Amino acid sequence: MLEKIIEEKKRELEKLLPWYERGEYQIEKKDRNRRERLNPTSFLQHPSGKVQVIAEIKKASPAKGDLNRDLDPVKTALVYEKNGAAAVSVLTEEVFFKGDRSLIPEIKSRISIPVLRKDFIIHEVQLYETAVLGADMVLLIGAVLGYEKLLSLTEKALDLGLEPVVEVYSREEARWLKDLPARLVAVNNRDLKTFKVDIGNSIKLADFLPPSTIRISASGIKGREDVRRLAACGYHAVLVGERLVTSPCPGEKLRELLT
Ligand SMILES: O=C(O)c1ccccc1NCC(=O)[C@H](O)[C@H](O)COP(=O)(O)O
Repeated sequence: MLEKIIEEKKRELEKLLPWYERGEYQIEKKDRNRRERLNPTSFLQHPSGKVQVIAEIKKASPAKGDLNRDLDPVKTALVYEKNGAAAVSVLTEEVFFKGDRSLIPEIKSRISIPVLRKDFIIHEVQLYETAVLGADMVLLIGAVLGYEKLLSLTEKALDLGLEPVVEVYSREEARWLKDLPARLVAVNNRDLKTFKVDIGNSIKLADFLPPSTIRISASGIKGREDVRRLAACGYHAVLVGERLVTSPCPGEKLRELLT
């Protein structure tokens, strides 16, 4: 499945590359400075040590299909902000997740907490696009990119004023982190080959993450007990999609995760 997603991304890139080659993008100096304004140490590290929630806008997933057909992304982002989310993650991949890149500027203009662009980034043109769309952070997936590409895209994201969130799944990928200039690290609990989800992965990898990084545990977080276990291993934040978008009351679910 991951191969299919990447194939689709490559097709999309063909449409984006001419724009890039013609240099038809403008990233203002003020936008390049957005990373300084973001300051992840304050937005993801609660003074009391409380685990923060990055709440995701996720209409569908490749494994489960539609999660919430009626999801109103802007309204949901506002509910997330009102109920204490530290940031909003927006899936922009169209074919498998029913996302949309235009959601980034729409949501960004309505909330004041940071926005993460979640997609399958494989080329720097997508980073230019992410900066132009106005996202604060961008996901870079170790299992998709491999070390060299991950390093070059991490550096490029920083250069464009985007805060890279580097996702690792295995111990080998976690070892790469000591040589990467990333401040935010997400350990994925979902095996992208089998889609099996186990928060034990974050617990297993906790000792292999550089102490200076801000730790996010992503995928499969169901409730308060999961958050408690992750907090005990030094995680600063959790990234939650499905449990929020399928809840009849996402605001209440979010508050439960934060208690
Ligand atoms: O969600 C999936 O099924 C998925 C499949 C293949 C690649 C990525 C996938 N998810 C992307 C994500 O980053 C998750 O949406 C995110 O970690 C939240 O996970 P969850 O709380 O389990 O919805």
